[in-house]
Amino acid sequence: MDLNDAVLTCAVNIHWTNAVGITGRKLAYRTATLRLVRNDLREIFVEVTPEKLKPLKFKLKDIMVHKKFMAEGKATFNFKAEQCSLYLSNAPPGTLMLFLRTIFIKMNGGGDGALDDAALQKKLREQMLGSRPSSFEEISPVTTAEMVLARKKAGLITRASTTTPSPQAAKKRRFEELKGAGGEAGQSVPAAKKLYAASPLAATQTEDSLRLNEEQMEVLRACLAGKNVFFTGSAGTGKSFLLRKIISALPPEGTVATASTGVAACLIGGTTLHAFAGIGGGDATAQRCLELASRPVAAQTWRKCKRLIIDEISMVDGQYFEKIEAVARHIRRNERPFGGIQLILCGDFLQLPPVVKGETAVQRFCFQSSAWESCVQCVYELKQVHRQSDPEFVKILNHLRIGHVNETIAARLVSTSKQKIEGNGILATQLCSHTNDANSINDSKLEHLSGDKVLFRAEDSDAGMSKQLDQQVQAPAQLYLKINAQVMLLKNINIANGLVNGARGVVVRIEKGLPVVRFKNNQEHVCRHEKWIIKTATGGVLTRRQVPLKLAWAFSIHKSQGLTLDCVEMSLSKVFEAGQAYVALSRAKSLQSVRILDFDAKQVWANPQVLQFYKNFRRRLIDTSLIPLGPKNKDKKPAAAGSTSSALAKLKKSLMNKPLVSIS
Ligand SMILES: Nc1ncnc2c1ncn2[C@@H]1O[C@H](COP(=O)(O)OP(=O)(O)OP(=O)(O)O)[C@@H](O)[C@H]1O
Ligand SMILES: [Mg+2]
Repeated sequence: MDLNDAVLTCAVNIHWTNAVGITGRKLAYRTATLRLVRNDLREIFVEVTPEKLKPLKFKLKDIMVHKKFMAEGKATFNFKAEQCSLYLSNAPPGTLMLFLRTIFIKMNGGGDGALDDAALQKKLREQMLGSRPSSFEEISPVTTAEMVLARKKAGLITRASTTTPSPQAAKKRRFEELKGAGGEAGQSVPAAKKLYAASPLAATQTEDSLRLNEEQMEVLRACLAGKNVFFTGSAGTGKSFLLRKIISALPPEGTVATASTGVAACLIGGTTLHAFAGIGGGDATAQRCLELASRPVAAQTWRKCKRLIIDEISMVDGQYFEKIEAVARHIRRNERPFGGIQLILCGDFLQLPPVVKGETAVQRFCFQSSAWESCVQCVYELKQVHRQSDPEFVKILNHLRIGHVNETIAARLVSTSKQKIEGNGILATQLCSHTNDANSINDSKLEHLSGDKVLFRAEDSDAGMSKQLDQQVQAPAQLYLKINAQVMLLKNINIANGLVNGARGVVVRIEKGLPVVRFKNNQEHVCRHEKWIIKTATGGVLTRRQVPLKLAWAFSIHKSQGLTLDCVEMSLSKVFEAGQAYVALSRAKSLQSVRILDFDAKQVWANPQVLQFYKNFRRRLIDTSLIPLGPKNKDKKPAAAGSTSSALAKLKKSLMNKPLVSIS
C-alpha cells in the first residue's frame, strides 16, 4: 500500500503509573492520530494528536511493544522512563502493522541520518545554550538500506526461511523490547518476523508483501473515502486479494466482512452473509424477516455495523439482498440505503449465479433488485489478471467468460485432453460439477491406498461452534491421511517458494506426528498446524487449528469458486449453470496444468441478463471516467458542453460498441 507508513489513526488510552506501579492519570481518546517525528537530536518520538486537541509526544527509547493482537487492531507501548503506557485499539490492522514496522526499522535500521557522537554533543550544547529552539520534523520514509540493516539485526536474513518459531519463542516475542535510536540498538534485537514479512525484501514471502497495482489502489481509496463501492473483474484479477487489503486498512470496529459462501468468507477472514444477517435462509416473508432481525443479538449486530463487505456477490440472491437492505433501514431507523451502512461489494456475475431452491424458484441476481441501484455509488472493473500469466490462456478465459467459443479456442481446449500434467507422484485433481461425486471419489481413493490411516483432529476454540467452522474453514475437523494420499495446501506458507494456498502435493511420510508433503515443485515441507480465524455474526472470533491440508483427488466446482488450483482435470459434460465451465477452467494457473477430458463448446454459456448488465455497467464506467460521479450523480453536469459534449458522445459510442473482450 502506498499509504503513509508513519501515520496511524485509532483509539488511544494513555495511563501513567507511579513509582510503585499504581495507575494515576488516565486519558482516553476515541480517535487520535499517531505520527512518528524526530527532534533535531534525531531522537524518535511518537506524537499523539487527539481530535481538536494539542499533540502529546512520547520518546521512543527503552520501550516495550506488545503486538500479539495486532491483527485485531490492538497494540500497547510501555515507556519505561516515562512510566506510561499507550493502549492502541480499533486501528486498521494493516496500517498498524506498517506503523509498527516503521518503528522497528527506524529504531533498528540505524540510518536516516542518526547523529554521530560529536554532532550529538554539538546539538546538545546548542540546545542548552538556548541558541535554537527544539523543533520536530516528520520521519522520512523507510529506506531499503534501513530495512536490510534492521532485518540483519533481527536475525531474519540468515535464518532459514521456512522455520517456524517454537511456541515459547513466539510467546517471548509478543513483547518486543526496543532500546531506541542512538542508544544501545542491537543489544536486544526484536525478531519481528511478521512485521518484516510485510516488506518486499522478506525472505519468507507472504501475501502481505505483495503490492496493490494502480487499479486496485483506486478501489481502496474509494473504500477509505467511505464510498459505496461495487468492484468486479474476471477471475484472478485479485478481487479477494484486494478485499483482504481493504479490510486490513479499515478500523475493525463496525467493519463486517462477509461472503455468499463459507469458503469465500474464510478466504477474507469473515463470516457468511447469512450468518451475519440473522434472517435465516431469507425464505420468510419480508415482515417475518424484520421480526427475525429484531431479535436482540441480530439487531445489535446490525446497529453496530458501519461497513458491510460482501465477496462473491454473484451468488447472493436478489430477493435476499432486497430483504436485508430493508432490514438494515428498519433496525437502524435510518431511511438511507442500507440504513446508512457503507457497502463494499465484489464479485464477478459471469461466474456462479445464486443457488435457487426448488424447481419453480426464479433465479434473480443482486443487480436485478431494486436495492442495487440505490445502494451502489461507485463501480470499478479490475482488468489485470494475476492468477494466470500466459496471455493466450487469459485471452481464452476472457472469451469463455462471455460464453464465446470459436474454433481455435475449442481446438486448443480439446488438445489439453491428452496432456500429461501429473509429475512427482502428484495426480491431477478432478473438478466435478456435483459435490457428492467429489466426496465419494476422495473417500474411495483413500480407502484403496495401502497402509494405516492417520487421523489429524482439529482443535476448535469452541467445540459448540464446530459446525460453523466446518462450513467456513476448508480444513476439515477430522482429516484422515495415508502415505501417498493426494493433498492440497490450504494456506500461503511461502509464496516465493510456491507453497501457496491450492498447491498440490502428496504425503510422503509422517514425521513426529506431522505429515510431510512433497509438492509439485519437488519441495518437501513438514505441514505444521496452522490457525484459521473466522468472525461470528456477533463479531466474536472462532479459531480452528489443524494441519493445512485437504484430500485433493477431487473437488466440486462450486467449492472451488474463489480458489487457485494446481494441476486440474475436468469433465464438463454435466455442468448445469451458466459460468460453471468458466469457473472450473479459471481455477488453473496455466493451460499446461489443466486437462479437459471431453470439451464441447455447448458446455460454455453466459447468462444473457448478466451480459446485458455488464453492457450497462460499461456505460456507467465510461460515464464515471468522463464525469465525476457523486451519489446518484443526478445534478452533476458533464464538465464540457457544446462541441466537447458531442466528442464525449462519440467516444462513448465507440467504446460501447466494443465487445466485452475483443474477439479475434
Ligand atoms: N497486485 C497483485 N500483485 C501480485 N499478485 C496478486 C495481486 N493481486 C492479486 N494477486 C494474486 O492473484 C491471485 C488471484 O487473486 P484472487 O483470488 O484475489 O482473485 P479473484 O479476482 O478474487 O478471483 P476469483 O474471481 O476467482 O475469486 C492470488 O494468488 C493473488 O495473491
Ligand atoms: Mg475471489
